[in-house]
Amino acid sequence: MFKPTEDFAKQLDQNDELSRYKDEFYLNEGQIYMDGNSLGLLSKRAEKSLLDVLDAWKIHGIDGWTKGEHPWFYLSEHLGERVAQLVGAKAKEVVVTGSTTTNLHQLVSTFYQPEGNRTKILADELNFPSDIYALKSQLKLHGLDPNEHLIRVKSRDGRTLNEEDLIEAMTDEVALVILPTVLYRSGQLLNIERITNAAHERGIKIGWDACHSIGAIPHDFHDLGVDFAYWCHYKYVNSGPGGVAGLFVHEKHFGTEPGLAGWFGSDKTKQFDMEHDFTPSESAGAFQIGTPHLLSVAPLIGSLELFEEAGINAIRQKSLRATEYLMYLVNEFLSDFNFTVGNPTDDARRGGHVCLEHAEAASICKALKANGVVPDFRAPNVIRLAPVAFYVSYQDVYKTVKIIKDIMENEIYKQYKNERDVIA
Ligand SMILES: Cc1ncc(COP(=O)(O)O)c(C=O)c1O
Ligand SMILES: Nc1c(O)cccc1C(=O)C[C@H](N)C(=O)O
Repeated sequence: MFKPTEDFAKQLDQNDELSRYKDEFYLNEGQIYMDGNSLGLLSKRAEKSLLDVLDAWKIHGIDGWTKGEHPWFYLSEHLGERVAQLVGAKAKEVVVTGSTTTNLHQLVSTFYQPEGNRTKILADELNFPSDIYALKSQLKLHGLDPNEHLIRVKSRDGRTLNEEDLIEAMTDEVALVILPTVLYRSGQLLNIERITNAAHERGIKIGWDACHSIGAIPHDFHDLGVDFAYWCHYKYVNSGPGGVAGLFVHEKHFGTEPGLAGWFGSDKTKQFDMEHDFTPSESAGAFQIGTPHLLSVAPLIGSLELFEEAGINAIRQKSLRATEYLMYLVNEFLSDFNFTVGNPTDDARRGGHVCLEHAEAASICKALKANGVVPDFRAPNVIRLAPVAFYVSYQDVYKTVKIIKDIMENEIYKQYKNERDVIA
């Protein structure tokens, strides 16, 4: 169904309804940006909303909390209502707050309630390190030894998780399951419905790290009865470096007292009564802690417009097609060069990026950057390539694979050390 020609790539672009969004983003002339799974690009709308919030500060000073186009006092909740559409939640189940890791701390502080034999937290050995650090420290705060109480389900192939293994590990000693929706290295998308149901059938609460799926893949957290979820907005949602994160708490848990209380979790009508008895909001808003980082929230106001216009389902369809096309071209052009596609190839199990494995991955990534393509490297052998629906065209995908071919054929990668730089 695909053809290995640049003309065919052009044809795909002509038929791509989302191609018009590329102009909305700041891209360096001649550069192909395949790293939106780590840090999404700045859009003109996000830039405008950031400048609007700065203006509100300039014009209103303290009154910016309640005046202006986006009164700051309500902004985290208002944006939560908008983000809710990306994760399949009710308006009050989402709030924009914190960072991925601090939200995980908040949610585990709240929903991890070891009792009797049920003291263990179930995670996996492939999750992002920050989540594991957070879980270990939460166990320690409960006086429990992480070596005993944190179960990290092993991967059979070093890339992916087997759902049977995850379910089998859900014993009656497990109090809480924490898993990523999409694995950050291999891009495997877990079966959220199956795993959530399995946890609930065994009386276990479950929380999902949606960093690598939000903005790329639609979710239905409310209907699936997911207990909680948390994510960042700086990857596929393009809210900027350090952009404020988000969390989902199912309405069935409204009224549960936050493990880490702070005054921005108050019922908004009570917050400025300044009482020492905390009255938490009857919404996900209860899980906020302190004053929102407004300038790091602001880009999200504009960025979300693009998702509202394009629709998350259309974004997922394009992303699936672009990753499929990328895998097709890898097969067509790179079969002589010892690459392995490390992500699941099935549409239902594939996230937003392609995971190309190669023994020389770090040097290939450096050569790619020097030749106009921004990938990212994850040790020891992964090149991640994310053809983000909004700003990567099919021609970009085609050119990327041709550039890799050139790097391999002419051994350009040998000019670079096969070790990571500071970040990738
Ligand atoms: C899956 C996952 N969880 C957690 C984090 C850490 O997030 P933060 O630094 O925003 O707390 C990241 C990325 O940095 C991630 O990819
Ligand atoms: N959060 C990051 C940062 O502060 C600096 C550099 C990269 C990141 C990332 O998000 C990395 C990303 N979570 C990953 O999947 O590798």
